[in-house]
Amino acid sequence: MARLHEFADMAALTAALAERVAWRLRDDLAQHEQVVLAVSGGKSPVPLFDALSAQSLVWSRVAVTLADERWVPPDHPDSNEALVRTHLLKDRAATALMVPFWNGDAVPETAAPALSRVLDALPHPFSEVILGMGEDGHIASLFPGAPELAAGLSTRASALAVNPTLAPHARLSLSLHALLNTRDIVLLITGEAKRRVYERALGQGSEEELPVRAILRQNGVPVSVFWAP
Ligand SMILES: O=C1O[C@H](COP(=O)(O)O)[C@@H](O)[C@H](O)[C@H]1O
Repeated sequence: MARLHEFADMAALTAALAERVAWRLRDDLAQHEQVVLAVSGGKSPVPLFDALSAQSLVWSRVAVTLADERWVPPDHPDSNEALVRTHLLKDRAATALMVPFWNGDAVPETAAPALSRVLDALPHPFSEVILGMGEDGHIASLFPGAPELAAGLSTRASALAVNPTLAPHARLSLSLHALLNTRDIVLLITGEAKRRVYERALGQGSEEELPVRAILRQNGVPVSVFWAP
């Protein structure tokens, strides 16, 4: 069951969420030599990344990886890796280890098995997975209508290639199985349109229609929904 945290604005949400993620990382660092934070790309997490990078913790023992990547090189404006390097791996967090998805292959299909092996070698469960959500209900790059969605929801492999029918770029995404191999999930959503999608996802319907349901309906990992208008 997901717990909803509502905020008056993005500034309040960002401050509270940065404190919370930093607390979780510190708590896990007290017990583990290395901890893993998996983050989404897109526009929503930018203020959070900026705030998180100012948090004091032993960032050199934090591995930062992605929930998904658009299959573009890191110098492309749509690269999630570039977003993380620019907004999160700076300031106090500059010493964190980036575990990127992009390897230069022409298509993500050939990169997925090697990335799965890299991800599987990281400490599990991850400390935190921070997800965004599209207005179509996608999480990571598990898109409704994508030919690979059923596999993404069922495979035991950690990463898979996805070719969304409507969104730009081929993708490499964590599978649902990998997204749930974590101690905690945050779903960060902003605006009225995404709030309506979230409310709809709580009702009846399939995970194929709104993939976000796959994390909202499971009971194994706590999910906190952070929302601001
Ligand atoms: O394409 C993507 O979209 C989602 C949502 O992005 P936003 O810009 O609406 O916040 C994001 O979570 C995902 O990582 C990204 O690849």
